[in-house]
Amino acid sequence: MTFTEQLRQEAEPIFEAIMEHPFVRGIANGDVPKGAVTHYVKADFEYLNAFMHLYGIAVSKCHDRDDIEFFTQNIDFVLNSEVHPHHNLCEYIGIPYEQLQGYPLPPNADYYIKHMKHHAHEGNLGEILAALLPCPWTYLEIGNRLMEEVNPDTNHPFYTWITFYADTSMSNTTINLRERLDTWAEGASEREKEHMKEAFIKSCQLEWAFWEMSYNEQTWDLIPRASVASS
Ligand SMILES: Cc1ncc(CO)c(N)n1
Repeated sequence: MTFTEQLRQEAEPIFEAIMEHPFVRGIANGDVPKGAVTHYVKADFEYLNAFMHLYGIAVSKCHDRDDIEFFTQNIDFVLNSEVHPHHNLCEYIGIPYEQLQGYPLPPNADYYIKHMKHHAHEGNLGEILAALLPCPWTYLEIGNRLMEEVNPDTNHPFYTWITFYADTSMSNTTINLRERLDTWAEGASEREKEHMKEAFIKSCQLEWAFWEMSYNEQTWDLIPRASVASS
């Protein structure tokens, strides 16, 4: 079994929880509360900005041009292609994309970004790859699963979203990241592999937490009002 196959096996319960999450179920059924979708787009716009920064940090740690090319192409993909699923969600809620940009990251998204930044700054290229991989991988699997389950036609409100993530460009990104991580793992120490595994598993959990954050419209008012009042 390759290193990334092992990671995927360990993360199986998290991947299943993501597939069962009410937000993802709502995408399948074509019915997600509009407040949740609005919250998601606001957070995901900033999340993807930060994700491009992370690819940039990865570039700064590359030794050869093939790696540099890979990461810069990924930046281009996020910048110019990954706006399509966001536009799909904006149409669904009836709010222009521009109005959903520039908001601060809610707690779980902030946590996720800071987690990846930690591995990007403190770790080597392998650790960055491990922290970044769940982003395309979980979405690819959601896309593929929803294609199988609902096989949407163009009338489905989330047709563009589902087909975008089930597409070959998403699987190419995932396969490419996996190959790089597997190659890195072949030369890595046990300790290094532990760090990579931790980075990967936490990112998977934070993917789930991102859906949850969106669905519950999580804000920075973390302390319940009752506790503030009684203290
Ligand atoms: C939080 C999150 N994870 C993964 C993706 C897929 O790129 C995304 N757009 N947002």
